[in-house]
Amino acid sequence: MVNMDENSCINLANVSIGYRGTPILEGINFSINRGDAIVLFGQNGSGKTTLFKTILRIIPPLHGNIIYQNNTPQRFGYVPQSQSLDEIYPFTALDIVLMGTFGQIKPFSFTPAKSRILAKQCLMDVGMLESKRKLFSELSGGQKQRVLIARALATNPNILLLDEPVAGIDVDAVKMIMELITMLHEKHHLTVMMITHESFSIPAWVNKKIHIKNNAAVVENAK
Ligand SMILES: Nc1ncnc2c1ncn2[C@@H]1O[C@H](COP(=O)(O)OP(=O)(O)OP(=O)(O)O)[C@@H](O)[C@H]1O
Repeated sequence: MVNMDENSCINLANVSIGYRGTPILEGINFSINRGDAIVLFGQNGSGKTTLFKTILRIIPPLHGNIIYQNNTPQRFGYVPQSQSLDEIYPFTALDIVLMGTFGQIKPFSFTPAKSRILAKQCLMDVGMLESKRKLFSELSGGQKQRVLIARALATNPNILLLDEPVAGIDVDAVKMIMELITMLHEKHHLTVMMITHESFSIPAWVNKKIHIKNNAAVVENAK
């Protein structure tokens, strides 16, 4: 049974996840509470992204319940793995961040000026405003991550899910991205859940660690 206190946002109770009826992880039980900072560990292919997609309601759970508390409606910001973005299209950094505003625009309508203002504000928040006209494909790994974080911020989230935000980038860029996530968690009060393989870069403010092994998710309270 999961703990459902007044700070709970999302509760997973005996959840199985996977594709086309075949489970990848089973018996998942944990809560995401308001203000949590959660890190998710696990080997390649163990099901971390699948768990994110299930929490984001992109795919349904195969079994069990995910309860989304209504007291604070969840607005998700999702930062996918940067290589998951197709780079054959000539999108600029600003174009990418504007995608984050599309949920607030009616289909087939022009991008309103306020969306452009919001997108530029989000680029400024991540220190990338000066690069707004640069092609996404020509940015460094760390810059791409910052643009993808800006896109997630443009959805006005209260929960940020980041899929390997520091994978494949140099040490200085890792430090910068972690400082940015720290700022979003501590100053902007975003609940944060992130996947990482880099245990050395885990910030001190993380309060929950979830280890995925042997087709199960084991929760460790870090504080
Ligand atoms: N759309 C899909 N349909 C069927 N199987 C999938 C699909 N997406 C992923 N899988 C499979 O589900 C398993 C878990 O994949 P997932 O991407 O969740 O792992 P991961 O832990 O995030 O891996 P990585 O660390 O490499 O990103 C893998 O065996 C993968 O091949």
